[in-house]
Amino acid sequence: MTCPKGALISATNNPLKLILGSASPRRRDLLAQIGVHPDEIRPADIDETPEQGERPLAYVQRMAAEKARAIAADDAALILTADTIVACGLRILGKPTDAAQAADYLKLLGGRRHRVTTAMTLRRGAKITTRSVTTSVKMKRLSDQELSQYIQSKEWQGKAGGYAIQGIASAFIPFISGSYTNVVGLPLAEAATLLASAQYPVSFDGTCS
Ligand SMILES: Cc1cn([C@H]2C[C@H](O)[C@@H](COP(=O)(O)OP(=O)(O)OP(=O)(O)O)O2)c(=O)[nH]c1=O
Repeated sequence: MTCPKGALISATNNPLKLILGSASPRRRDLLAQIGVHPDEIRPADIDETPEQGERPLAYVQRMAAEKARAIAADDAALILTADTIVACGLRILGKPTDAAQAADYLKLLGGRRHRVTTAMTLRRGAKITTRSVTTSVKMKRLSDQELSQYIQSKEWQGKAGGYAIQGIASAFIPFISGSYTNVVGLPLAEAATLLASAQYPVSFDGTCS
């Protein structure tokens, strides 16, 4: 890893094994930002279809917990999983399946506020803890040209709600209230607290792993 000057860091001496149950490079990079380097990356493959009438918060918490349960590991290991959704009223906007759906999502989100919720689950054996964080985000209404250019950029692919705040879409977002890292896929302050509660403290001792 690169060790930023004056950095904080390292949980690598921790005797507990940490498995990140996620295929998201953003989650791995966010954890690295606070010096947490999972021993293994083991993505979970689950059915992400919402249940009939399922509310956004219930859905995202269920997803994070199901991902954690789907990963086989012995009781000595900690498993961290997460799920991020965009919610507009009671509508759940997950990862768009194609460009047309991404465009529909962006038209819906433009000119109003929506919520981005990430649920994180930490599992050790049968013990499961799930925490969720919500950020309020305002997106401006996109012109036809902005919309078509954004769709062409393909940055919407694999992103809940069809946009990535950490990329071009930052030009469309004049306001957020709450955690920024939560929108990108993992709320770091709460992730550090959750890990510490499971005896996996993120230590800020100036060493660099
Ligand atoms: C809203 C938003 C979401 N996202 C991403 C975070 C998540 O990776 C993704 C939502 O999909 P998720 O299903 O939460 O995660 P994933 O499929 O990428 O990875 P895994 O299930 O294996 O953990 O959207 C951004 O990167 N930026 C944003 O601004």
